[in-house]
Amino acid sequence: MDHEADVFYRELPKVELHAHLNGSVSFQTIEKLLKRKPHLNIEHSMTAIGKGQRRTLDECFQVFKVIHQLVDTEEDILMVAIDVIKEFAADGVKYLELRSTPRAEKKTGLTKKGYIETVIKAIQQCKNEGVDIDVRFLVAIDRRNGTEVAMETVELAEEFMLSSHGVVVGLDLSGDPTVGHGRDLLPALQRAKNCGLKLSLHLSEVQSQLEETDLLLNLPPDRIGHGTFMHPEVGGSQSVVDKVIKNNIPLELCLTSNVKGQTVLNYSKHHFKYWYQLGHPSVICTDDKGVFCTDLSQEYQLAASTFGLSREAVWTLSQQAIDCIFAPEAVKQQLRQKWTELHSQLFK
Ligand SMILES: CC(C)=CCNc1ncnc2c1ncn2[C@@H]1O[C@H](COP(=O)(O)O)[C@@H](O)[C@H]1O
Ligand SMILES: [Zn+2]
Repeated sequence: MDHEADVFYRELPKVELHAHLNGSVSFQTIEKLLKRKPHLNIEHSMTAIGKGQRRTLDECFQVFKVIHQLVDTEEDILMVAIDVIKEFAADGVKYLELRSTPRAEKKTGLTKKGYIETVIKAIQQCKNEGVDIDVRFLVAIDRRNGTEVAMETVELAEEFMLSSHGVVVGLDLSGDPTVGHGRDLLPALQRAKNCGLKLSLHLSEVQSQLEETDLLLNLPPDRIGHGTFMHPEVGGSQSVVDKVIKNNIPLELCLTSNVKGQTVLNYSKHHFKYWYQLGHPSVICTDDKGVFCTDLSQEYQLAASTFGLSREAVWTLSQQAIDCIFAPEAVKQQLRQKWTELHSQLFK
């Protein structure tokens, strides 16, 4: 990790809503994977972007290809998911929505169904061990794979939503934003929404996607990932902003990811400022804590130091994230209770 966050931020109870499983794999877990697969000749520098380093978006997506080579069996997925969940818990995350793209690997016999089952198994195992975190799963569509795979993924997600006792709560649309067009995925997303899956869509992560964003906002999605280029100051439009506000669609904002991926010039230029000033629901998230060498405490601390947020304001920010989770109202109530209990400990 680049830094360690101050105690206040680590002890602050937090909600993480935007975390890609294979982007969240820590240095320690990568070490274990490298030992399992020495023949791949992968070096650690190929799986993470350190302090002060920046990469083009394209280079960042190459990193995921390397990690996918390292994580290609059910055994790997189980270990990775358990490690990631425990790391979030150790960082003070009390509620986590993990997202991941089900992958089949001919070489190892991994199937998409087996992939999802294994993530659910990891979540269950952590729960049985009493790890202090509530974890849910969003099945991800990689936009690169087109219409048919998207539909197939929705069908799988639907099946697991019905059989996983509330673990699978929604669907994510992600992948290289410069590849493919949302219009081809609209029928799959519409179907997901109709069957009760919650939708979190990466929108306007890069410039010039206003048409796609405008189209997909009509669904409307339940949350937006990044939304970096939606507002007029950065080439977006007021009508898109108005749609987001009118539908009260929360934003998942990932500061370090955007700076290291170079879609945002520096921390102080991050669109957190725009949306936070509007009072629009904005949730601080990590995106890929392993790849970007960060954690959620650090992201909260960065937001606070960059935008001058008081501790009370940081508290409110983390508390308001509860309103944006995909789990049912009863879970929100439990979390609000937990936050109330922890407030006096943190502000003594
Ligand atoms: C390149 C960059 C700045 C990354 C951050 N922004 C991202 N934008 C879109 N999709 C993403 C991003 N980070 C991770 N993903 C998705 O998450 C996958 C890795 O996690 P998983 O295999 O689904 O478990 C990637 O292959 C990609 O499909
Ligand atoms: Zn993302």
